[in-house]
Amino acid sequence: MTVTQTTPEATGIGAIIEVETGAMAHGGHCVARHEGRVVFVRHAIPREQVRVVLTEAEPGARFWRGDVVEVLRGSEFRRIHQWKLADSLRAHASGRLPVGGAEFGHIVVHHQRRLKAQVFRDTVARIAGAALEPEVLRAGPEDEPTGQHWRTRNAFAVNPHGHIAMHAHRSAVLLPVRNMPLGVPALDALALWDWDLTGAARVDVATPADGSRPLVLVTPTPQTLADEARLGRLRSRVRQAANATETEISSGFAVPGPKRHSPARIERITGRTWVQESVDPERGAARTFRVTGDGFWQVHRHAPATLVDAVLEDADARPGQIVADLYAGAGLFSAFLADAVGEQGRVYSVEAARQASKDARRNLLSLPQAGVLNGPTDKVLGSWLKEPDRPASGGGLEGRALDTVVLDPPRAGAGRRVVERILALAPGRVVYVSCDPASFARDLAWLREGGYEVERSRVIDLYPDTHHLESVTLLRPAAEVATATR
Ligand SMILES: C[S@@+](CC[C@H](N)C(=O)[O-])C[C@H]1O[C@@H](n2cnc3c(N)ncnc32)[C@H](O)[C@@H]1O
Repeated sequence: MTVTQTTPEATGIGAIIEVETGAMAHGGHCVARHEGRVVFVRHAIPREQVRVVLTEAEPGARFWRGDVVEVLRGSEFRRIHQWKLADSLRAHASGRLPVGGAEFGHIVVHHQRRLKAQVFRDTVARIAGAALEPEVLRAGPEDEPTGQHWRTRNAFAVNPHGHIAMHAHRSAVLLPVRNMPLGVPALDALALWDWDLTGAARVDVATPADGSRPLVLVTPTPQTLADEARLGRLRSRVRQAANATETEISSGFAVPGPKRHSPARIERITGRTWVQESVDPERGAARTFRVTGDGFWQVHRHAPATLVDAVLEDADARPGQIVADLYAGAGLFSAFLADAVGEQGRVYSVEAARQASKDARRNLLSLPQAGVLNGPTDKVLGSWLKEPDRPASGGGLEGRALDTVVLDPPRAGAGRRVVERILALAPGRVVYVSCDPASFARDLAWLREGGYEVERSRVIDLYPDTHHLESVTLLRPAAEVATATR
């Protein structure tokens, strides 16, 4: 991208404008105004005077986007970005765009949390019309004050030279990566930057928080997949690199399915096709989990235990109760909820991804009160409403009412149909775990219209140095919340 000279009337991509930044908005940018138009400014902090290079600037567009390239009056909460590749100031100074994924790295961590709580409050007020005052929690007891070294899951592209790389933000440009400061130290130990991955398109790495054997999953390019000889050479190079590392590591190919969204087939190269994860929450006994391939697992090394504690506290599950764990992945919450309800109770672990449900079955094997239902949430809830007396052996509720619904949907949220079905099932508690305040707020509005009210809400900083946030919110029928808080 070329950066043009500053002029007062400068417009267009690459032009530089000067603005004063307003509030932090959902998405990680500050809202600013330039000649009456809204500009979303990344790498800023509210109430700064900055120069911004425009990165999206269609003349007729309602808003433009830009990155800070110079700070004229900085916030007291600004610090030097600790990852050169993601630092907007150094990136633009050397004529390139910053990589995405650490867009809050220039803000001291305690202020990042304050901004995330403000974004959560503002988003929920704007979309759901609810005034929430969330408690703000750190990801874990020994959080890094730098906001680094927490990611147990990392994904990289591979450039045409066979080196791991990352995309510049909102761009097809690939920048080679020599370190990943947000990754746990075990990621550095793999020295993936030195692997020759010619013929690969992407690498997904799982480095379990308990230090057990990592898994490096390589996705070959379509051209490599179509050529047995090329694929064989890539396989040999991966095997060689995996065997050359000091610690034992697993490796494999992720072979994309025939359709766009069909799951990848995992082909083992060294070790095994899964990782072990250990979770030791304060409110439950330690457990281990198996997660196959690039299956979903909470990314922050402390996230599983911290979320389990929050969910157990809000669900308050008692022996004999019936609990639905929706969007359950490999059964993380289901296992601890099943411990809480005991053998007289029942936990339904509902998950759409087939491999995740297979892992959940294995992870919940010692808990006969936990049943895994593989299928989309709306269908499972629909079948419960249609046939309330179906026996538990057939995935039914046996005519019993649900005491609690825990839901942890992907970024898109649960959606209207799922919310309506939860309302129709009328659980005593709804524990909503969310990684997106906007979709959460939309679903929350429907839950409130349906007669539920928020009893407690928490924002947990599971993604330091990024704008992302997690929230855990307990809802109960409005009349009960009013009584409890009176
Ligand atoms: C944010 S993850 C949560 C997983 C789990 N609660 C955990 O903490 O490990 C969301 C999960 O929802 C699953 N999922 C996505 N759409 C779904 C749907 N329509 N019905 C059921 N599960 C779905 C994904 O496969 C993923 O495992």
